[in-house]
Amino acid sequence: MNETDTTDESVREQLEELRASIDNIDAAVVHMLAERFKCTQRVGRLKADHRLPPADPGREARQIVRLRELAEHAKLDPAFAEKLLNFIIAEVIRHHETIARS
Ligand SMILES: O=C(O)C(=O)C[C@]1(C(=O)O)C=C[C@@H](O)C=C1
Repeated sequence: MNETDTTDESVREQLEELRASIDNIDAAVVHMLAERFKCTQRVGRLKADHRLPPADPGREARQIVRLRELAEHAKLDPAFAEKLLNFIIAEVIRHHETIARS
């Protein structure tokens, strides 16, 4: 085995190890999102039952401020954190609207 093969093997091992961690993290993200959507489905039911609007822009503004701060401390791009939250909330509002129509 020459030096190139040894390096290739080491790189392959490191890549596999990192990918195993990425797979674990992705699984955690999916489980956490599933739990979040379980909560928001209940919020959607509550809002529909009490004729409350699906969206609450004031609450969203507070969440964005909080999440951007958390992201900064965690060395995650705050703009990315905000985009991700907005993406999730847009889906939640869509669910709320479906519940309200049902
Ligand atoms: O907290 C609420 O009122 C929700 O409906 C949940 C949620 C969210 O997903 O965090 C979604 C929509 C609202 O505009 C604000 C927040």
